[in-house]
Amino acid sequence: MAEHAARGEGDDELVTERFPADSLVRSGADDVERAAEAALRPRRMAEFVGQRVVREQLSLVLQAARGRGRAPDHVLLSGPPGLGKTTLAMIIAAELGASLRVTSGPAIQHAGDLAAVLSSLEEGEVLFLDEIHRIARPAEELLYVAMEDFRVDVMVGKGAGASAIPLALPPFTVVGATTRAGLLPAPLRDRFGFTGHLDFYATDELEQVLLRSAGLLGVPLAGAAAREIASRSRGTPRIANRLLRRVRDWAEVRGDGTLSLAAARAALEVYEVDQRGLDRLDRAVLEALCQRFGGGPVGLTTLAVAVGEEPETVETVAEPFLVREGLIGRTPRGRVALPATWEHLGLTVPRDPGTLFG
Ligand SMILES: Nc1ncnc2c1ncn2[C@@H]1O[C@H](COP(=O)(O)OP(=O)(O)OP(=O)(O)O)[C@@H](O)[C@H]1O
Repeated sequence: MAEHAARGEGDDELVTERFPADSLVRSGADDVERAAEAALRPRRMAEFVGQRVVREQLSLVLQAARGRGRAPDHVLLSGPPGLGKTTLAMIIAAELGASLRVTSGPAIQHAGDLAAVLSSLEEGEVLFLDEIHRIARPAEELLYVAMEDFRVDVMVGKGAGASAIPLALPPFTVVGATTRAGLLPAPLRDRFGFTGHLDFYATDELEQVLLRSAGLLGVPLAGAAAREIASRSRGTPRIANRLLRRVRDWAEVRGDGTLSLAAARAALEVYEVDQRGLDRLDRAVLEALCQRFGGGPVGLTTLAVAVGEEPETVETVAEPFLVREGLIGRTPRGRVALPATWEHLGLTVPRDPGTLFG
């Protein structure tokens, strides 16, 4: 059972959850999508598809730590959303036979929030800090000390009479996750003994993810349908699993319950996922770039305002895949359309790309 472990000082209640080693499903998730997602999470390293390099490196770190009977070095996982950072954090705890504590940067707005979490850690526990780049500055410094010296300085009293009482912490492992590794201050980055960068998945890897998920859900997924969904999932397991559930909806409501290639294509059309897997936000970004800003260069904030989104959403959710696909270019002067951008939108590539791509 998840345990309510700590409270913050502000209005926002800080909740960390503790998961025993044998329970890797986040309980208390009322959101249907999150619950559906949790049910499909691989629980052990052997079930985790793809990311061969990170998997191998991390397995070595964990095996060595187990052999020594010590908590492993702190681990930083970076990469776009939905590629498996949370899943890997859970797997790390499971492989170590340790329980997992979960919290996130936005929940830690005061040093006291973090001190409460740290001081309640038990020996060998894994502390998962999601969106670690969003931890408040004063808490960041507390984290440096805790990670390096396994100590937290608890402040007692106020004003001139305040003093810090050092509290020794048992050895534990921080697993930090971030979509924006570049925003982490160097002193924090340096305290991670291992950093793994997760990259987009290949289509055949996503096919494996889908076939595994279909098996768990007990739905008949044809091989050709798995391939079609995989190729339109933006290299992202979370999206692949989400599209699988939408194709299942279509097949149950409008088809005969079979997840055939025809059912997959029809469902993906209803949900406006195009041939390359671009969704509405992706296309809105590309259309704004080409049609409103003549192909750019245009600044991120201006582009985000044009599509009615936060700059961070455009930068972390839409852009990484568009850049990888060669559908958007990033230059010092802003974002630019590339020839493939115009072609993808069915527009004519302008005559003078020199002014556009510089
Ligand atoms: N390598 C994988 N093999 C199989 N399924 C995976 C893999 N990686 C992720 N998934 C699936 O994708 C879903 C999303 O993964 P996860 O929540 O770990 O992503 P994340 O990188 O932490 O995303 P965010 O940054 O948005 O929190 C999981 O529910 C899991 O089922």
